[in-house]
This record gives sequence, structure tokens and C-alpha cells, in this order.
Amino acid sequence: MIPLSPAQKPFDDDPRSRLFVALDVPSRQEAENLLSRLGGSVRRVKVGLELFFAEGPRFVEVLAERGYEVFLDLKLHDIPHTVYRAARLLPAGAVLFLTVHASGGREMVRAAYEGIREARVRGEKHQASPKDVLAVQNSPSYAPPYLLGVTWLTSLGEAEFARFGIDRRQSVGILAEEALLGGAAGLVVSAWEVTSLRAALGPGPIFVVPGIRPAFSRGEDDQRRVSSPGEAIRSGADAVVVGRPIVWAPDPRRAAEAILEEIAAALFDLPPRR
Ligand SMILES: O=c1ccn([C@@H]2O[C@H](COP(=O)(O)O)[C@@H](O)[C@H]2O)c(=O)[nH]1
Repeated sequence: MIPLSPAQKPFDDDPRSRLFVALDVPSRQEAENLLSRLGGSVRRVKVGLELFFAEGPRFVEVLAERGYEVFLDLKLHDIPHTVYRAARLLPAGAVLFLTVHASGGREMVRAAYEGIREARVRGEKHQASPKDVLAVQNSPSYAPPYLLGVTWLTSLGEAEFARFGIDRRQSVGILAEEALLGGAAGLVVSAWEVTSLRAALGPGPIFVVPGIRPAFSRGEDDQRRVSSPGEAIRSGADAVVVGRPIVWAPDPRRAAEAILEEIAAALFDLPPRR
């Protein structure tokens, strides 16, 4: 694995690079409405199963054409052969992050990585010279689309881990290793595990944290390992994913801006990136 230096990670000083709004809505029309309500407060979006089933890969390309950076959260999980063949068809030029379940094992993650590499070359072929294609083909692992390995879903709480007979902390470490050894550039983790993973793995891997519940939205739902946006960033997350606290807010733009302020304050408290 070629470690990514912190400076190479796809984040910048704009707090908007640290926030992915989950477009968890059932149609392109609803996604468009939400995006127009969010205005310029958001630059990065996450497309998950719901919107992808509704609108397919073409809408991912439309979002990218409009300047949004897209996290395609399909959480691939199958035998390596199947994952490889699916990943080859990724609209590579339109995607910043793609997820796989780390529990598929390092061979499966590697298959996704190889599929992405082919998708990247195929996408480039339309505009690039053979020399450029070769350069893309030989590029280091960490060019977009970046592959992220999902460790344990943030909807799993201590009751589930007890029922499964699994040690959460230890097994998250194993899953992280499987993902990174398979070629993932980073992980999707809960804020509960970020501090220990960052300490163990260093600044290189990208950590993206869902299960974000700002103070204004706290209430019962299906998320179990939750944190505020500020806590997640201070613990070592590079970025957070937020769905319902923004999507279901009476004023989504105001909610996004409050979260961005919290992210900015947390970044300000951290030492500069080395
Ligand atoms: O472990 C995981 C992995 C992915 N997600 C996704 O993030 C968003 C969270 O939405 P909220 O409405 O803020 O709960 C959603 O799209 C999930 O599919 C996750 O929550 N946990």
C-alpha cells in the first residue's frame, strides 16, 4: 500500500470539503429541490442506494457536471469476481469516493480497486492520448475515485456487538486492515473508533464519519454510534456525512451552515496538517 500524505488527501481549508450531505431522497426532483434549498452551502454530496435505485448512474454524472463532488455509497459486498465486474462500470470521472464493505475481505476490496482502475482508464480514454491513458493506468492507488472500506455500520450499537459475540474495538481494527491492505484509501467509521484508528494508522488513511447528530437534531433514530460534527473532526475524522439532520430540517441551508460552523471551529482547534 502506498500511504497517502495528508497533503494529498482530497480536502482543503474550505469546511465545505469536510461535509457530505446524504441525498437520501427518492427522486431526482426531490434531490434538485434539496440542492436548490442548500444553495452554495454544500459542495459535496453522497448518493446512496435510494437515489441510485431511483435515478441510476446518469444522475451521478449530472451532479458531477454541475460541479458537485459525489460520494457514491453503494457499499459493494459480494464475491471478488462480481465486485470487480461491477466496479469496472463505475462512472469514474464523476465519483470522488466509492464504498465497499471491508468485511468482504481484502481480496474483495482488491477486486473493487482493480475494477475502479479499469473504470478510470476507460473514462479517460474518451479525452486522453495513449500516453495519458498509460499514466492513469500506472498512477498511484490514490487517485479518485477513492475507495473507502466500511467497517461496522454506525447503526450497530453495543447490544448488537454483544449479540454477535464480537469485540467492537478489536474487530474494527481488523476490518480497517483488510480494507487498507486491499487498496482502499480510507475508511467509513463511527466517531467512537476514530481516535484509536487514527493513533494506530497515522494521518494517511481518509476517515469519513457518518452517524452525525448535531445538538439541534438529537433524538432517537436508527443510528447508534453517534457524535456531533465537531467531536468527529476533533477525534481525527477528515469529513462527516450528514443526512436527516439536514435533509429533514425545516431550513436545510441553515442546518448545513450550523454544521459547517461547528466543523470550522473544530478545524481551528487542531494543529495544522503536516
Ligand atoms: O456506517 C454507516 C455507513 C453509511 N451510512 C450512511 O450515511 C448516511 C447517514 O444518514 P443520517 O440520516 O445522517 O443518519 C446514510 O445515507 C447512511 O446510508 C451510515 O449512516 N452509517
